[in-house]
Amino acid sequence: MTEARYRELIQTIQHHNRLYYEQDTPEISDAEYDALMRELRAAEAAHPEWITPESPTQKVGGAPSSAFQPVTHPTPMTSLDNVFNDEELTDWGAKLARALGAAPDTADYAYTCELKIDGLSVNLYYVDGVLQWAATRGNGVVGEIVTEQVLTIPEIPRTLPGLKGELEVRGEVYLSREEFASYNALAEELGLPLLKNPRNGAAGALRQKDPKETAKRRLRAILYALGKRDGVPARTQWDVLTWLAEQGFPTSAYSERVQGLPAAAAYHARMVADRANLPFDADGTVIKLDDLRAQEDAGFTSRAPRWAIAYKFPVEEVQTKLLSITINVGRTGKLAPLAHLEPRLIEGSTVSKATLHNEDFIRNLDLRIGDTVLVRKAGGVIPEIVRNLTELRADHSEPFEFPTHCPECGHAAVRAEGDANTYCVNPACPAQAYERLRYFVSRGAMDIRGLGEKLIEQLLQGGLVRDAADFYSLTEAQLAGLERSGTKKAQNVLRELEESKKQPLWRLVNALGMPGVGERNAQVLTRAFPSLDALLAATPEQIASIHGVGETLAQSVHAALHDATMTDLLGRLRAADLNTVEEVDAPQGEQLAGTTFVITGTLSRPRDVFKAHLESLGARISGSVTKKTTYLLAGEDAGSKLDKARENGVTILDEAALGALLTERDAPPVP
Ligand SMILES: NC(=O)c1ccc[n+]([C@@H]2O[C@H](COP(=O)([O-])OP(=O)(O)OC[C@H]3O[C@@H](n4cnc5c(N)ncnc54)[C@H](O)[C@@H]3O)[C@@H](O)[C@H]2O)c1
Ligand SMILES: [Zn+2]
Repeated sequence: MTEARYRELIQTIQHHNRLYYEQDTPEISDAEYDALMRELRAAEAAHPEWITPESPTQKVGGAPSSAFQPVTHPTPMTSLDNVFNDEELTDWGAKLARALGAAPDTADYAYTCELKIDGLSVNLYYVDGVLQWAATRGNGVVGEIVTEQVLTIPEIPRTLPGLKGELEVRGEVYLSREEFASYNALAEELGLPLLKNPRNGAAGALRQKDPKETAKRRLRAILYALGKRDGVPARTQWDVLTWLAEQGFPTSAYSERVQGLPAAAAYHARMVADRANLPFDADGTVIKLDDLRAQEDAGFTSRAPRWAIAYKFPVEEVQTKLLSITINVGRTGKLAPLAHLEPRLIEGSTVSKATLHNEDFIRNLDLRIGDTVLVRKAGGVIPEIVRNLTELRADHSEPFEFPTHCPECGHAAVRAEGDANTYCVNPACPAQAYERLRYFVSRGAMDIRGLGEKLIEQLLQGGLVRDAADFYSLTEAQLAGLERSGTKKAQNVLRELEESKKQPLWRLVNALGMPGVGERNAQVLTRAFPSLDALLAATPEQIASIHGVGETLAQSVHAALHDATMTDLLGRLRAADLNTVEEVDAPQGEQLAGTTFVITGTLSRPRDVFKAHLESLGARISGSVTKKTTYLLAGEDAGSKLDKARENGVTILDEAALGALLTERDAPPVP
């Protein structure tokens, strides 16, 4: 490499650093970024005289944004160096041994092995046990204050009783894969920009100026390190993790202590195999020398500790060919483009299709039939095209023309301003009618099993139904007269239809198929408005004031409910005598339904007060901590139950954290 190319490489990487760290809008994948960094490192190894302090190998992160108040970390926050295979791990171990003055082949240290959670690092600063601020890593020296945003995570303790002096607790703020998927499902339906990956989602949410916006994203945190640690009785990293859990910080259930690097490599291999099942995105494991005194001896380079290493997971970005693009028409009329790919094996399963979301997605990647693309699994599961390798493109390709008409009915398709989605707006579109009817009878909606796909098709083709209300005026003769039918089958279907009239209101609300309203949001809506009349009378503002419902969803629900076709449909469903009232005897307080609490230690009021309140909200109270325990409510001087909770990966709450949890679940505070 020439020096000129070296300088150019630095500029390229700086450009991507700005996009990634400061604007949360990366342009290239992490694997591609890592490849650039490796090239830079190799150049610097060959020409140490070129290295300048501006080189990305010498620095951490990006510049803190002026939108937030800056703060200097009491001790700097560093990054981590990477290895990519066992051989490089062994080399790292040998370097570490030399730094500690030992012969590499005699060195046999204990290591703590952890998952490298793909989120955003934060520093929580406590003085005398009281949280002063929480900040992002920033450039490692100066971070951005995001205290209120971090405190939307109910598990973070605001106070640590009995602690004196300065304490810095470090860890990762992240978005769970579940939360990521449900956010994107809604965004997709509403034609809003999708989150690229959970890390991106977490960064965007944490760096919202308005903490109320942050709260909507349900961030989580896992803490794994200390900076300043006055009065913390820890001699090893393992002690640090145990102590953090005892203090009530959420910690990872996947950490282990091992003896020797081969055992650390084995831990890594196990995590690689288990990757798809993790509740959050992780991009590798972190192997840390366990002994804190030895850590100090090993010290730091300008950007990373010598005593820890990130062992990256192999990124399975696979090259394949785009064979064709088809357009499906959904129940809302959305034209959903789907890529058909030459089948490839990725992380254990064959991938031959990937969603292309909308017109802009295709245009931004400039996808053309025959292109070679890079595919990987987003959030560990959903196949996704990450890049179009246009340099490999054949000469004669043509840009993909997004259809201007519905491929199913030929009606003009419309794309509204500010919406990435294109819709077939023909109210009589047969493809939409079919999808809507299928959705109406589906399990999470009215759950009418006798009305299968084939039957719906027959009914539509025979002109016997056009919308869901028509189901309820079908006669035995009509049903029995269909091909492959008969009296018995007809009676069955009619009985199931009759039964379905008694379904709870939330099922009906879900069955209407409004954009952005699935099972969960239907329940949220009918809990707030327990009858169809109440829901119809609600203004967009009233709907938006429900906890967990954003303005966009509220507007869209309101518009969908008052559209002329919907008004007609609802009128005829009412006439067919469907239940439009949420059952009054529904369990009072179900905000904590499905959770199991264990209460321990000394609380501010008698334990029974907490017990009665939690039970009234639907929680189960149990005497001992097991894997099935959801939360441990821990007061002062909590004993062995804390250890047990930590062992089982149970979330530990103090009273303040319980308060935050109740607020988050829309439940009244402890009386
Ligand atoms: N796509 C792009 O354009 C682009 C640009 C810049 C950086 N990146 C990506 O960002 C990463 C480099 O960024 P970096 O400097 O933050 O380093 P890093 O994210 O690779 O590693 C350091 C970070 O790991 C985190 N971490 C997670 N779990 C941890 C644990 N258990 N113990 C210790 N630390 C833990 C900490 O936040 C720490 O700051 C790379 O993955 C790179 O691919 C991508
Ligand atoms: Zn159509």
